[in-house]
Amino acid sequence: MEAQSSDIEAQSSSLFEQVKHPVTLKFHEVVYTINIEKQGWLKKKNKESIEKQILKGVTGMVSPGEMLAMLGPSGSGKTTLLTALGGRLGGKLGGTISYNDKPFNSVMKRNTGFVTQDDVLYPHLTVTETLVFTALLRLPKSLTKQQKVEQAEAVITQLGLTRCKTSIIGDALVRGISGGERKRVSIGQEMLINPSLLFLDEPTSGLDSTTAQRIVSTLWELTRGGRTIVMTIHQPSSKLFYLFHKVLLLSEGNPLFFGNGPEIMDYFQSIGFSPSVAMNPADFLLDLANGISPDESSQENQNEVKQKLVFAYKSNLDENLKAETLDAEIQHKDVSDHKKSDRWSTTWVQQFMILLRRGLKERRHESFEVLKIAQVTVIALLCGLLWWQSDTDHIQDQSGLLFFYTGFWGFFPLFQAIFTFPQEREMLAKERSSGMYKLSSYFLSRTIGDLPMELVLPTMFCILTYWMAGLKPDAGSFLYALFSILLSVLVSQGLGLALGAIVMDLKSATVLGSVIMLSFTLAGGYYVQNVPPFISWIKYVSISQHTYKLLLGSQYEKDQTYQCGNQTCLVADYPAIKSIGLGGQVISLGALLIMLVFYRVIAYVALMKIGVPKK
Ligand SMILES: Nc1ncnc2c1ncn2[C@@H]1O[C@H](COP(=O)(O)OP(=O)(O)OP(=O)(O)O)[C@@H](O)[C@H]1O
Repeated sequence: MEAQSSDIEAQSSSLFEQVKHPVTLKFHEVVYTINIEKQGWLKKKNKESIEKQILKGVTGMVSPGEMLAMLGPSGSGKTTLLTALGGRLGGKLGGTISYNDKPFNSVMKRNTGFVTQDDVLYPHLTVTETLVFTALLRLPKSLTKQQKVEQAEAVITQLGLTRCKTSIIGDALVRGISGGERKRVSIGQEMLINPSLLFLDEPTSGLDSTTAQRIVSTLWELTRGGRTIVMTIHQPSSKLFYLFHKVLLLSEGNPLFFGNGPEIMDYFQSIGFSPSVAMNPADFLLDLANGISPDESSQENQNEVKQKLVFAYKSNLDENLKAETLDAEIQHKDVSDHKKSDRWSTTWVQQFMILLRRGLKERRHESFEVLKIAQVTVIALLCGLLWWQSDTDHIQDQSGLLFFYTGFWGFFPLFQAIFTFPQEREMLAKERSSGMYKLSSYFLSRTIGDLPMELVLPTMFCILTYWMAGLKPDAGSFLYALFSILLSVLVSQGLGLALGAIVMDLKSATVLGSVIMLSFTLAGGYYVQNVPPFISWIKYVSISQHTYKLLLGSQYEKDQTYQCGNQTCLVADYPAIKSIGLGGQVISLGALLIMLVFYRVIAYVALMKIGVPKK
């Protein structure tokens, strides 16, 4: 048994250290342009836009075993270039980028790690949970679950996270691990797949120099396994600077230098720029990229210095680099020619189950949120007392209670669901862009995971109020009413999911949601019965109206009467019921079922664009 486990360990660590398919990355004359719309006080009919070139012809090459640092002032285009090289930039991207002389494809995508500047992690999972779930989702089917877990453990050890492996990640509200540890977890998530190519956006930003040194040294170690590493970095210390095999210096999208790290100072010296005092090479280079000449007596202004440096690059380095990367000029036809099944590391069912478990763990603190249960219980008890043992003779009260059901169980699930996707947007974008799972498995796991709790609360509410308020006491009527409320919950939830997914901004989605739900409620047939024809169509799409109809159907028969003063009146003639009618239950049921599916399809379609580079 012990021998077997040490075998697995050996396999895992060798997988960790050596890459199977080393990658040579070449980029040739990369140009990136964006359109910026002119902002004015008055909106013009034909919006004017100006083109802005973010990258102005950047060329270079990184071989397996090399680490490239991209330096430059803020806004010089480092992140844009990194995103382009990582195959995640859509839009007007010119030039060519090749990976072993092939364009980016789905297999390459799975072989590439990309660590974004902001750490996108679930705050309530522990370090181990985070890495184990990532391992289960990203490692190939050929490994057993045990091997995947061990791979995660190996990464934890390798990145020095053992001490905090049981701590939660945390965020601004919940105290968790430190910034440096969080960054290492993000790197670890990418390391798990043993990528041949690793991109990192500012992996040291906001960290003290010792932690930064530790992270870059770890990355340097990784290159020894034949990895190709590309990172943007702001201001590395001199000690860090000399760890980089290759350096690219950018200024306003123009390359000022690309070549071997140790040669950079000699190059600038050869074109007449050398530091007047001993200084950190990175500081010197950033000054240059900002157009600040080391020669204080120089009369040139910043733009002239920059132009001089761009010209020097073009005459000294550009031609050679272009010749070296010329074979990057490959056909840009899509070579995602690999079998479809190769695209995913795990099967749909595995993805669904892992995502479901992860979601439940991440939201375990929410699921049994005492506050939510208390809120619903208090409102239910209040309703029960206010409508205490009301009978059919108090038809106004009873129909009021039924309409309150539709309002409360329309708004409550809608606002819960609106939060779902905007909160997960960054995570979804990160994980989908690394090809971790299918959207359908994520979507289902995310919407099914919360279902039990979302159905338990209205059920509890219905049980309490129904019997306290003395509604029709037979089991059939109760179950019909409960079914109507649960259906309304699911439909409103679908609407909330769709609004959140379309708008992706909590404030706007909440405003839009309340306007829509309010119009549905107003058109629900209780408050107003004589609706003008031009607006009466709302009732057909009103969740409240259809639910109200089903609830009325659960309580009253068509020929049922009640005592109105000294007379006997037909329930069906009571104004707040007459406009809705007691017939046509099946149509309302059908309408709600259609909405149940429709809103979810809308939400799904809206999510499809996330994590996919814009064309
Ligand atoms: N989609 C966009 N819309 C408008 N401007 C953009 C867009 N993408 C990039 N830019 C602009 O392009 C320039 C380069 O941005 P980029 O994020 O690549 O710079 P950077 O060198 O990584 O900066 P930093 O070090 O501050 O992160 C910036 O001026 C930025 O405002």
